Amino acid sequence: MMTPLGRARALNFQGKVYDKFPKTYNIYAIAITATVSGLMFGFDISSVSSFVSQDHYRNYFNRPDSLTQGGITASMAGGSFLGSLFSSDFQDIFGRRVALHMCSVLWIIGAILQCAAQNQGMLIAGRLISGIGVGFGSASAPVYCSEVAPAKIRGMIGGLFQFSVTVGIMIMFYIGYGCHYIDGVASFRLAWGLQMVPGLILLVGVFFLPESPRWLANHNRWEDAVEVIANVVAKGDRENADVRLQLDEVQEQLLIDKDASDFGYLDLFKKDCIKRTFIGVSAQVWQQLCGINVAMYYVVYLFQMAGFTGNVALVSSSIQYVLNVVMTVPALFLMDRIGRRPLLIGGGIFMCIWLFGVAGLLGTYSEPIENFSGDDTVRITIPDQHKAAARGVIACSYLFVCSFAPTWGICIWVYASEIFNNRQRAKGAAFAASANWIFNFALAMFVPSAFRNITWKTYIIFGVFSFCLTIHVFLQFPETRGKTLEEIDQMFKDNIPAWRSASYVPDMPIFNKEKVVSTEHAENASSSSEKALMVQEEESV
Ligand SMILES: OC[C@H]1O[C@](O)(CO)[C@@H](O)[C@@H]1O
Repeated sequence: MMTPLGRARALNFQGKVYDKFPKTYNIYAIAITATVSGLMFGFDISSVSSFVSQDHYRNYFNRPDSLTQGGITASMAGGSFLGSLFSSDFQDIFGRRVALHMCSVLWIIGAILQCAAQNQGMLIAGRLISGIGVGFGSASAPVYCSEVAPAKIRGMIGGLFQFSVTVGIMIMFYIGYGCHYIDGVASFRLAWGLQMVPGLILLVGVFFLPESPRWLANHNRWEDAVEVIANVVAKGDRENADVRLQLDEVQEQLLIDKDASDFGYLDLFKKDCIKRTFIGVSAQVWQQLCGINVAMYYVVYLFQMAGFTGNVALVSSSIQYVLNVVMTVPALFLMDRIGRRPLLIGGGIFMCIWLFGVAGLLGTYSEPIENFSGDDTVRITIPDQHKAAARGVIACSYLFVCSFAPTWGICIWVYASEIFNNRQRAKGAAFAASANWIFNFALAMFVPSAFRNITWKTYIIFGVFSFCLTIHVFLQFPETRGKTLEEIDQMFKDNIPAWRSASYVPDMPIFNKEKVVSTEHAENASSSSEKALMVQEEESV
């Protein structure tokens, strides 16, 4: 008997309804429209940050205790985890544009529920649905952009996604900040209602986007694939050399897709792959365990612990979001110049220093808050006579974000993908990306409880994690900069110690063909995602 997935495949969906709309072939217009879903990813990170300490919000939602607040915040990441699991097969069957539409529709439904939320349950449901939408978007937009973009600018277009995530975090925080001046429940209702705007932009914009050439080719529409590539790369000139090159790549990719179709998730744990799986998954897990989302979700609590409340806490918190955006830009250029290992090790050392700085200052100068109410998350504060220490906490927290953004922020998405070979990549990168979401969820959920129970010592935990990740990178993460994907593959087979990998040159020269498509794979990584998982599930049913 055919599974629902098998039946959906058998439909051979062609998405002809999109053909009725005029198309833009300007790659920047295409990339900006598609990465609106990155903005949503960012919105979902900071959409409650500015309200967690506000009375209107807290009173209306029954003064959520630390665990409940964790659940409210984490519900989006949980939804995104689910969305990214389902989106991969969905986008293969129905196309990247339908997946982006799914993202916008779910996002809008979730925003309506949040805006109208009457209680905690409705708020959590709204955030979960929006999160599922973001899961669809985060898994399909980077794939789509890298499949449409000309090879020359694919790296930059790929990085645009994480950049738009950071911009989204910043914009949403400021929307929340602006709205907190409104007296009454309209403050959070307006902020969450405004979330619909990017959803609507994406909903309309997607009709004017061309389909991904790789998807078209996979659906026996080679002529249409040629037309899209020719229009995007060379204003319709099918004989242009870059167009021919990109068509060759699509053809090569079709072969890779076919070759990888029998590679199951369990294969990731076989002898020839398990080391890469371990490195890829730990890279993504460390990216969360360093504590970046403690800063992104709950910076306001930290500022309260440092003794800043109300407007001052909000304004000071917002600066970290600006720094996150600004410091993401150098990452786009540094990765290929400096290399992955120095960036990850350097980032780890600095993050560790700043986290211990926060813990040390809070531990030394803070005092317990007397008369806190039972549901309060913040239980310590630095008194006014130690303002310099309080400023030190803020400085360390800013520097922590500045250390993360150009290192672990972008680098890890590329790295967790390029360490796998062609056959392993879709499933390996997808599995690693889902580890990122699930740890994002766990941190969002439990950090408020940690603040409440062990206060400043929470930062010791993240400081220790940052120390461990630095050692782990030094001992086990090989350098991939400037190597073709085949050389990276050979490097793993030769079992080269990570600390000697930067100068590794394979004994036999390796034909450099794959280099052309390497960036594409790297960027696809997080996203070409869970195709495999669904196939695997289907097989096991
Ligand atoms: O820029 C910070 C943001 O980047 C991510 O780590 C994804 O790469 C998010 O989890 C985090 O909120």
